[in-house]
Amino acid sequence: MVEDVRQLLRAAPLVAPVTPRGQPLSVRMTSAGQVGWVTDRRGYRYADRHPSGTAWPAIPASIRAVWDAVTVQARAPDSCLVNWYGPEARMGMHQDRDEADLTQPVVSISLGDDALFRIGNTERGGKTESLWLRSGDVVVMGGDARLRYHGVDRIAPGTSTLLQAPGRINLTMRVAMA
Ligand SMILES: O=C(O)CCC(=O)C(=O)O
Ligand SMILES: [Fe+2]
Repeated sequence: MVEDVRQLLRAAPLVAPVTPRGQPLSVRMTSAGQVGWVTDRRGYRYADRHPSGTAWPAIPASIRAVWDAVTVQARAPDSCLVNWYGPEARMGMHQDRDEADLTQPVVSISLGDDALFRIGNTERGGKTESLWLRSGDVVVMGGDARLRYHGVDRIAPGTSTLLQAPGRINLTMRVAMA
């Protein structure tokens, strides 16, 4: 799988995203699939092209196989977000709710350094639980858990030797389009 991610990154290099107000995010992102998640001055959206103008690469079979293994009667994922977290990166609490069909699950795969993942409920600001996601861990947010708030508080650099540099890659498959 790591070799497939490397190849994906050559076809669709990581981009440093900014919020619509121009604030830089600490993760870097790219995607595979029919559509990719883009965040820039024009907003947050699924786009059918990488910011460079090329089509997104296909979702590698090794990644898609994880979706098939952990979902039941789901549609095919049409998007795989690749988030790269350097040692200082984090992701604030949010819901994944920009997809057209919220009955479809979200499946994410952690690679590289451990991440302190936090998950709450479907309302912002409620009670949360924290757990360390380790390389190879798979999170499924489906059914009642599909809209739970979640985020990444921190990375523990040097906890994995899978990747060539300190940091973490998270692959998130979704059904984005109707
Ligand atoms: O990195 C993670 O484990 C979570 C990523 C995430 O929540 C997202 O990209 O929407
Ligand atoms: Fe998310």
